Amino acid sequence: MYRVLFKRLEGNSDIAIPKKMSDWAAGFDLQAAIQEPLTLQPLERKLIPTGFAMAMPMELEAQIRPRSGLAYKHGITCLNTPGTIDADYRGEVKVLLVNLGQEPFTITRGERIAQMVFQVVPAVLIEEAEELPDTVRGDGGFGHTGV
Ligand SMILES: O=c1ccn([C@H]2C[C@H](O)[C@@H](COP(=O)(O)OP(=O)(O)OP(=O)(O)O)O2)c(=O)[nH]1
Ligand SMILES: [Mg+2]
Repeated sequence: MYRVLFKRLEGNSDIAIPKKMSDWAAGFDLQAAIQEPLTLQPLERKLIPTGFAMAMPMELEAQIRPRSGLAYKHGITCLNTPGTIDADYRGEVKVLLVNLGQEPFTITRGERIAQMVFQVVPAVLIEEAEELPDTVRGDGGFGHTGV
């Protein structure tokens, strides 16, 4: 079990700690910490504050992902999905929503707008090399096995 510190930012005492809606859910739901209701017109994007910052162990990242219900019913998704929260980021977590639906969509304070999934990121050291080890695939890609 990894321990992640959650810090509620000033003026957000009503915003809940990111919460799983079932015991084995992968994602912690995130609430919109906006002061006033906010409307996204079709194709409009807006950065939505969540009212908190956090600190996680350095081997983790957090991914900000859309909620499928909002995507299916209203065309609301995260433009940069999955958004990446770096372990060393101490700023407010924000959600970049875009309205891909055909109707304006209004978000109110406290609405669950996205979810956050934690992942382990392997430590990687990139080294420059003159030659790469051979493989059967070689440079085949982009559908070279057929569609
Ligand atoms: O959906 C997101 C994506 C990013 N961030 C924050 C946390 C992350 O650690 C930081 C930087 O994100 P990213 O690396 O994706 O953006 P960048 O354009 O590369 O910015 P930077 O130069 O600050 O790394 O912005 C969010 O709050 N929400
Ligand atoms: Mg970056």
